Amino acid sequence: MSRITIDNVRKEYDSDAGTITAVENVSLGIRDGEFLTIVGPSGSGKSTLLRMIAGLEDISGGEIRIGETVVNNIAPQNRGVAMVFQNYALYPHMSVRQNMSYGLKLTTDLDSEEIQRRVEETAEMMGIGDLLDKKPNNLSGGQQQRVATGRAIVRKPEVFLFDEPLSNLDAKLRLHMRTELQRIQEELETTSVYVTHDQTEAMTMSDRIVILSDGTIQQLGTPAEVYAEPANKFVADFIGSPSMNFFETRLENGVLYGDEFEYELEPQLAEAVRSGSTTDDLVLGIRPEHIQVDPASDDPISARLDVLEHEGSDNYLYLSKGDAEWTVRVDGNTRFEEGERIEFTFPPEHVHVFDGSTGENLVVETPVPTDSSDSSATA
Ligand SMILES: Nc1ncnc2c1ncn2[C@@H]1O[C@H](COP(=O)(O)OP(=O)(O)OP(=O)(O)O)[C@@H](O)[C@H]1O
Repeated sequence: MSRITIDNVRKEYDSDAGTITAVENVSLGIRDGEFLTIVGPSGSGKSTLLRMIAGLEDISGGEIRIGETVVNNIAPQNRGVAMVFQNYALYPHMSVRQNMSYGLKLTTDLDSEEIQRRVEETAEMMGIGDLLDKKPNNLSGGQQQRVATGRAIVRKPEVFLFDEPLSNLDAKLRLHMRTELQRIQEELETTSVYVTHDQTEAMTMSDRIVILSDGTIQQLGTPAEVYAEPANKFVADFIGSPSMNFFETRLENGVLYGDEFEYELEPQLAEAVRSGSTTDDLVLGIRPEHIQVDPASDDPISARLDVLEHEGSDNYLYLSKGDAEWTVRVDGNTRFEEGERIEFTFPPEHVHVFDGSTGENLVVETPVPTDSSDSSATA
């Protein structure tokens, strides 16, 4: 069942440069208890979408429902949601205890004893029990983050909304807090919508991911789905690090011709590509970890190893042949010398072929959601 239904929702802002459409007819069903991440580059409309769910932005068109209730005109504090902001938005003149209890005093009729009990219980859960009488200015970034999350949890909302909550923390703390937030989500099973521009965060924390670009949904799926079956070149490029390798190609008699290489497609892949609108303007895509370095293969591509990087247990090979360049990730135990020639192939199960003009992935069948009913939007 959908906890949140976003039905054909649009947001326009008026600016000096005219009207900006920040979110364009987005439809999406967010399931009860799931951790859904909205990811996309800067300006793609992530925060705007989240803020419309929170009630912090008016909706220009469409409908948002939380449970059965249309919330378009319901004030933020009456929506059953709690939001954690990037800058934490703690009240500086209040202690941690007061910050955490303020919302409860305002929106519930709990007596002060019950409020204190809940604040202390949540503070224990967040590991900030000994900070309750401190002011936010006297806390580290990580501690402030915990207070901000604790303040959201203590209200026992139906929905948590997170707007880049970890982006002000250093890398190590960010990693730690990721695990913490996941633990809390699993414990509380509260529906969570999480905005980030960090695809690693999205891939590691989420049940499902929505990828936004220019205010429209590019794909909705599990982390495994968007990684293995990107609906289009934008998603393929955005998800995965380092990025997928892309080459302009054309298809002739089942062979993809690039500027510096040829690649024979498996018959069923060639068939799928032929059923698209073009065979001339194609882009072959292959992830760095899927390129197979294999001098023994029948018909390898051969390129020069320009740069070799060791990173932890991986080696990154930067190869070139004429204008074509490949990034390859292989096991760190493999031995190579810069300047040597490397022979490699593309395993057919990992090859993607995109329409050069629309970007559509011609070799996977991943439906982009078009409406908000649970069956199609959450396929
Ligand atoms: N209050 C506003 N007035 C006018 N335009 C706005 C306003 N807020 C956002 N926009 C515009 O709407 C678009 C989407 O912005 P939004 O902040 O939702 O993107 P985002 O994906 O969250 O970006 P970021 O990752 O940089 O926060 C952008 O073009 C932005 O400039």
